Amino acid sequence: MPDLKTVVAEIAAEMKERPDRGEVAKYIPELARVDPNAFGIAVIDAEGKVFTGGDADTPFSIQSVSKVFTLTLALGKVGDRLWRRVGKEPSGSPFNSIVQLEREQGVPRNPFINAGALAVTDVILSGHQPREALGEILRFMQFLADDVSISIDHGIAGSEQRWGFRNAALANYMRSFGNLENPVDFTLGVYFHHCAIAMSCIQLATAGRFLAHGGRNPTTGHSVVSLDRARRINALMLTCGHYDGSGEFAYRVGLPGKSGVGGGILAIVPDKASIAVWAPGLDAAGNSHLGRIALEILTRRMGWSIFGA
Ligand SMILES: NC(=O)CC[C@H](N)C(=O)O
Repeated sequence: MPDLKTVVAEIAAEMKERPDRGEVAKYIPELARVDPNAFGIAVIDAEGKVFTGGDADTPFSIQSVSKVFTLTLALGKVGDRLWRRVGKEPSGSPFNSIVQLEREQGVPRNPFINAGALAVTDVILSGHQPREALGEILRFMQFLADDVSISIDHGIAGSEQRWGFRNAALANYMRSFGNLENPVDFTLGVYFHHCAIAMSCIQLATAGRFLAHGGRNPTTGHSVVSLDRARRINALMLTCGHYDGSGEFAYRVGLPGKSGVGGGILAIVPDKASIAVWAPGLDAAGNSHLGRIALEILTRRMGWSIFGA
């Protein structure tokens, strides 16, 4: 078995040097200012040992990676009733696409495309004030990462709020079908702010550990969800976590993973490890270009693909 510490260090060195860095997201002006040369990786094994490389300690905007955690919270609130509001199928469309919503009566294909995540956020909001719902999401992240210093980057949230015309269109369209229950501005506000949570690779990999270990953080002993639920969230990450790049990610990496336009990816190796990578440049589907390549190298060298070593 190759030495994980060496593999992680080699990947970080290799990724720092590569010229092909992808394109940083431009549609959120604040995100366009992030340095494309950044690269971070954190891997936490079953015993809780942390292996890091590059900028593993630098907070970045987790964006859509937050949707894994809002999904977890919403399932905790309403259980399987959530699936009346959102589907479980890959969309085959970009993350911010609107077309399927008309054909499918305002029910988004899955909880990870923007429309689906808006429905999930609306479930968490359920009649509360946006501030309370957001506080609940942030405290959940702090609890999972065991770090109360995690916060929201209000510059990014504000930038998205000012430029979030697509998301506003999606939310209003769903509201017209009755699949948003709260005032559209409330749901959008909470959504933009949870996407703007800033975390480092170390914090994100820590927060994901319950998904690698049957719903429970093996170090703290805290149970977050049941084994069944952890398995199902992983299944959704595998099939839908990279939008219309999900097939490619499964083909190349072979792990449940969730990407964000901030360049982060959370990937889960069942029973073995929780991994976070961060490289701000994106590919055409809006997923981290070097993040995916780093995970591909890591899983190949460690024999970690869920489809066989
Ligand atoms: N893919 C993403 O990370 C998208 C999240 C971003 N906040 C948006 O709504 O556009």
